[in-house]
Amino acid sequence: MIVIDGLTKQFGPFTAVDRISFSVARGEVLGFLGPNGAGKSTTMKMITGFLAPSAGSARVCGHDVVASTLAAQRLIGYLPEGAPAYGDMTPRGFLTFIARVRRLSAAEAGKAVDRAVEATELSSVLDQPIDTLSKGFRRRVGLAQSILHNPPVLIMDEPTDGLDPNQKFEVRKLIGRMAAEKAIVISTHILEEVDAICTRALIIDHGQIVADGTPAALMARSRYHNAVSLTLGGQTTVATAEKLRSLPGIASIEVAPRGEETTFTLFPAQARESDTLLVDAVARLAREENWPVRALYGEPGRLDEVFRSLTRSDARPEEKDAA
Ligand SMILES: Nc1ncnc2c1ncn2[C@@H]1O[C@H](COP(=O)(O)OP(=O)(O)OP(=O)(O)O)[C@@H](O)[C@H]1O
Repeated sequence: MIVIDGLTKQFGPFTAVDRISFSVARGEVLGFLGPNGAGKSTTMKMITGFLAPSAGSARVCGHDVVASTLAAQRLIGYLPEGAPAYGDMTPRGFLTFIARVRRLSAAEAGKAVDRAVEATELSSVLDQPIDTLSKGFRRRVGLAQSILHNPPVLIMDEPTDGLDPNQKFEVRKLIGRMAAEKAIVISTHILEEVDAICTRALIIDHGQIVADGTPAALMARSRYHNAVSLTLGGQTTVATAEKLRSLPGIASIEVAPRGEETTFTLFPAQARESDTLLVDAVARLAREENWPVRALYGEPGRLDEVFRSLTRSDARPEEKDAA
């Protein structure tokens, strides 16, 4: 439903987005990740027809966003960064105005506003000027306008920015509910969000795509993938670490004391298909030694570590390839 090909944006001599290509199908929730200034918002503005590309193309449901901007925009819901303009309007007035801009009939507009208000839980502030609302409510007004016309494509720039944990949870649930029938792109700095709602993640750095895969595939690139984490309560000694280190197939071990507990992370000597054998061996040893086990599990990998290894601004390309 979204096809991006060689999309590029120059601001004078500076290349903010550098020949990126990807597609998004119905049912996908693509998480767009990258450090500040990586080019996420610029890419989203180009996909939604608000910024002209310097080169390359973006097509939405077959419509080129430059050649057929309006046709493409009809099919897109766009949540830009920050809060909606028109701060002196109330959410009701603003959403009704947007419904009119979207050319919905009066009857359709009423239903669409009701639906969007319900989905984003705005009813308690419907008649209060947007400028006087909290950041979380203002963000939700933006969300409501983006889904008002029930578009098949949603482009959301940091949809949960400024929301409290409960609101974040609700917005993620809303995105999850809409996911099956839409193609959704969200940008985010919150890595747990990627794991929670994205079917695929795309990492962008200095305007270029440096990784593209499912959250699980990205986590498999982590050095923690298939490591085993063991947390013990009470006093642990050097001897405990030595006993763990002497298990067969252990390459190295990290020890992290925290309060009354210590977490040992065991890295296997060889990348394995599965970490269950190592988990079993650690569990056996812990039983034999009568250690007070608080937690024991195989690590899926850590997205934050993969993100850092791919986007360190000082990393040379060969280091990034090796990551
Ligand atoms: N209109 C503009 N003129 C000049 N440079 C711009 C313009 N818009 C963006 N840039 C630059 O392009 C780069 C990419 O910006 P962009 O806003 O797309 O990044 P981002 O990944 O969305 O960052 P953030 O996570 O901080 O929102 C930045 O270096 C930014 O300063």
